[in-house]
Amino acid sequence: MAPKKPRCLPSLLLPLLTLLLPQADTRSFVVDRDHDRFLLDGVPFRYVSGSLHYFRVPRVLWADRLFKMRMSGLNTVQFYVPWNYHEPEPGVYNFHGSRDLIAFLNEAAIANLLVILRPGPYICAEWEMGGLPAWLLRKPKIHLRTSDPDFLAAVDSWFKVLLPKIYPWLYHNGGNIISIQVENEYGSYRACDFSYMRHLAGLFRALLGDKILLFTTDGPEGLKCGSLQGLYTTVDFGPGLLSKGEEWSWGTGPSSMMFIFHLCLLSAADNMTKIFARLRKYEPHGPLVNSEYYTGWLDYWGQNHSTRSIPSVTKGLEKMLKLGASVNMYMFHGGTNFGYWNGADEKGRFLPITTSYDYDAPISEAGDPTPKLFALRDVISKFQEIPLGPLPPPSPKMMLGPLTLHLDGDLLDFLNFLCPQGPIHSILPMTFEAVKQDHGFMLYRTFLSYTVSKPTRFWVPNNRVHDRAYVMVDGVFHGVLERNMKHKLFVMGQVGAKLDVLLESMGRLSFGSNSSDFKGLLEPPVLGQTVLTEWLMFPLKVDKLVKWWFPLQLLKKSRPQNPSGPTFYSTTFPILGSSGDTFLYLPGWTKGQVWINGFNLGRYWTKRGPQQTLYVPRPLLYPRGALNKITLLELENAPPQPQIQFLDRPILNSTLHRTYIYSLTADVQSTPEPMELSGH
Ligand SMILES: CCCCNC(=S)N1C[C@H](O)[C@@H](O)[C@@H](O)[C@H]1CO
Repeated sequence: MAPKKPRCLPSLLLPLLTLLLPQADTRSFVVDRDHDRFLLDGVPFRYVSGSLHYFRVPRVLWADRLFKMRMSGLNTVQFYVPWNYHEPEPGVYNFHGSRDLIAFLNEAAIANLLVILRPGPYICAEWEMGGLPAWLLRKPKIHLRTSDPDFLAAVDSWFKVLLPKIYPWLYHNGGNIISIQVENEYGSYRACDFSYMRHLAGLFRALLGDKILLFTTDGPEGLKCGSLQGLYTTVDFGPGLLSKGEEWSWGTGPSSMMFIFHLCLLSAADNMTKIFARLRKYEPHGPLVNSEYYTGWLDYWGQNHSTRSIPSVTKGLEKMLKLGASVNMYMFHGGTNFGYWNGADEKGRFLPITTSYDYDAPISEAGDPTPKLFALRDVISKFQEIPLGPLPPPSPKMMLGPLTLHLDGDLLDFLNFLCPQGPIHSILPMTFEAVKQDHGFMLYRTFLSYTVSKPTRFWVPNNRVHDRAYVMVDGVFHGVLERNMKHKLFVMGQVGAKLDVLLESMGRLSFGSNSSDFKGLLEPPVLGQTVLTEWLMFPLKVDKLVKWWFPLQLLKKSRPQNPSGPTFYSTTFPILGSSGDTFLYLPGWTKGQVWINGFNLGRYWTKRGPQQTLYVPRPLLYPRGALNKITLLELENAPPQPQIQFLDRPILNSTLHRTYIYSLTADVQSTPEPMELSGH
């Protein structure tokens, strides 16, 4: 079944064009090893590609973003397929709405873009668990990304659903997919399990046939374990050609050997030659390919905003195009980690990725062309035709507010709504995975078996809080424990008092994890010297509660003096003037989650930064006076005046002047001195 022709072609043209267009049986995309190039339908071809992740952009905006990419001079779009986005439970699949992969392929075809598809199964991408579904961890001893039979059984079952769906979209079948990546930077993973990679390659061949070009991507230091006979080898690296005055901020800078290796490799003059020479050891013939040329970089909560300068990015691109290389720019449009979808890294400590995936990319998070886009377009125009005509202007932006939110109630007020099936009892606390809670929040409850008459330390051995714990005694907020961070928390209470610990998953490690990233209280907490046992676990369905917002209205309470701890706030508001994209700003709030009209906009962490605003796409808002509903779950402390604003521009690069980040050692014995960082 060939995909339906792009909608935009008038039907009378179809028969004529079909005569002109190469028929499916003559369509081909191959490597010409004799001339170190690709051939598209027998003609020399070089792709200039950009990464855009459909899972980070609302479906209604896909066409806009893809059109801008085409107008930038790209001929190809590259994107991952996150397994966990499409198989929320084993055997349950979702390819609807913003998960409609086929619709996205069709939009790419309409934009006249070829496709490089990267279905994983692991994708990294700063995405929750690197795209692997959390339910895999319900088998706690599973070895992810290896030939572990449990892992391969789940992979096989997923790909037997996914790959037949994309088969008609392969280029030689009449579609626009010219190549498919197997795994992702496998050479950077400790396992180095060749039978796993061979299994994947065999599965892809069995389900996709032998015509489609299959390839691998690795950093220069990962080619040994990442490449495989029969898969075309490609490499990834960023501008990295640091020169004097080159502003390239990685925040406090990564510590992992991999990045230092990258820097060493790229710090001298002609390192691109060295990298490609290294690639030639694995791929002596065929076109040079950089599958991820970084146009910017990712952000972590609590680190400075990352940027990469235009000259460094354009210089590297021009050099590669001069070499005849095919290049994919990662990211060309970053988008947003809505909901709980952000991933995390571990560089000495756990570092969750921010909600914004702006990536300092050529197309901004709000879909606006940036100066970097025009500079890259100029470079591309030196090497190939680019579409005539202007780029669309930045979208209209809207300002609104300040709006005052009213207090709906403590999270504990809604426990029956949030956990209608009631708690699970266990002597020792259970993980999120053990109770089949994949994302978000779980409440752990126990009762004081004796009166604690003086402030007594409450802590979790080995810092096994994954990832943040908000501690209440009889509903009174006592403070936070955080993964890999050392700070002390003291509680008191009468015998029988409720000791509640709300656990928040901040997103599972998407890279560099040498072990599975389970969430929850991974060890029983200790009060003084007493190990606390007998726990009730309440998996919380917060999104369901917010979607059916009436309970929040029914329980609207008068605002206590200074409510603190996990608390719901909300308000409704009309848009009377012209609507537009906007950026939610939460001055004075601490940390929490936001929903607009039931859509989970993502996490905010104003107190920690660097992101201070959340992108609100215009299509999320009801225009012309209809009431919009915004709901906040503030996890720590709201400002005295619970107000929010909508700005007409993002703030992604400022941490408050008083940002406390406790020292990083995990030693919980010593008394920490909070280290005050002067922010921007
Ligand atoms: C700190 C980044 C961890 C390693 N990830 C790297 S190098 N990257 C390569 C990886 O393939 C891609 O998915 C992205 O994750 C990208 C960074 O944006």
